[in-house]
Amino acid sequence: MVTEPDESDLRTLEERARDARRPRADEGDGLVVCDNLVRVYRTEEVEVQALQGLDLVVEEGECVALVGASGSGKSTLLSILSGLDLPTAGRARVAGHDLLTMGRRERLGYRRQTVGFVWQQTGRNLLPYLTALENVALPMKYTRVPRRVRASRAAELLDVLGVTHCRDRRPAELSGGEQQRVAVAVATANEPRVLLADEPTGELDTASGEDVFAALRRANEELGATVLVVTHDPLVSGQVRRTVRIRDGRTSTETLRGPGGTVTEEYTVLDRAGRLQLPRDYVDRYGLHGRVRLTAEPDHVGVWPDGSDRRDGAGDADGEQW
Ligand SMILES: Nc1ncnc2c1ncn2[C@@H]1O[C@H](COP(=O)(O)OP(=O)(O)OP(=O)(O)O)[C@@H](O)[C@H]1O
Repeated sequence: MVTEPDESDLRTLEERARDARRPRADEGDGLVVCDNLVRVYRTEEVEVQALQGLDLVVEEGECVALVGASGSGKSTLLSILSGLDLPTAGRARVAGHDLLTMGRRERLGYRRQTVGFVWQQTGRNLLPYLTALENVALPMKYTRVPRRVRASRAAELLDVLGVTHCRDRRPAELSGGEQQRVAVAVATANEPRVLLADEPTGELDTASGEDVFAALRRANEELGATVLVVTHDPLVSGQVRRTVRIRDGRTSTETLRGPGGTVTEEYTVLDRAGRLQLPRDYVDRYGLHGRVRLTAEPDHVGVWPDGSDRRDGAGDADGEQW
C-alpha cells in the first residue's frame, strides 16, 4: 500500500531540496576557512584582542585538535565558528556561509543544521527534564523532521555512540562521560557538516574522557562530521592526525601525526609580514635564541644557532632545515 506523505514530511523534503540547491562555495577551498580573523572585546576600561589575525583552513572530513595556553583565543574562535559570536574583522566561512555577513534567518538555520556544539560543562549540553532519547530528538523537532524519524534516528545515534543503555534516563541519572556522549548525539542529530567541541573531556577522568573522544571520532568517521575539538588533554591531541596550536590569537604551529600517533610533520604559519614561530621543542633542542643565522638553499631555508660555523646547509644536529 502506498501512503500519502503528511504535511510535515513534505516540508522536510522541501527544506532538504532547498538546502541541496544552496551554492556550495566551500567546495575545493576548505570547509572551514578563517582569513585574518580578528575579535576585539571592548569594555569601558579595557580592550582585549582575543583573535589577532587568525588564519585556518580545515578540509571536509578532518578531525582537528585546537590547543594553546589559557587565554590564547580558542573558545573565542569556536564561538565565532558556532555562529554565537561575531568577529570584529577578517573573513570566516563555513560550508559556504559567510559568518560576518549572514543575516538572522541564515544564522538560525546555520546553527540548527550546519554546526553542532558540545560544551565542556556537562550540564550545559542537555535539558535536565528530558530523557537522553528526548534530548537527542529535540533538535530534529526544530528542523521539522517527522516525529517517527526523530525517534528512530535518536535511538540509532545513541547506539552508534555506545549509550543505548542511557536512552530512558535523565541527565542526573547519567555519569559525566555518559552525559557527554549523549551530548555528542544531540550535536550530531541534524547531521551537521561541522562538529565543534570545547574541552568536552575537561571535567572527566581519563577513562570517561577516552570514551567521549571515541564518540567524537565516531561522529567524524561514521557520521561524516568534520570535527574541531579544543583540548588541553594530551590523550586527545595525541590521537588526532592534525593538531593546531593557537598562540596570542593566531595559529602558530601545526603537528601532523601518522598511524599510531607518531609525529610525521611539523608546520609553522608564515604570517603576512613574513614572521614565523618555531615550535618550542625545536628552539630548545637546537639552542636557538635571539639572533639566528639563515642559509638560503635551492629548495629550503636553513635556520642555525648564531655562532655555528655550518654554512653548506646540509642537515645535522646543529640547525633546523625548512
Ligand atoms: N566576553 C568577553 N569579554 C571580554 N574579554 C573576553 C571575553 N571572552 C574572552 N575574553 C578574553 O579574550 C581572550 C581569549 O579568551 P578565550 O576564552 O578565547 O581563550 P581560551 O584560549 O579559550 O582560554 P581557556 O583555555 O582558558 O578557555 C582572553 O584574554 C579572555 O579574557
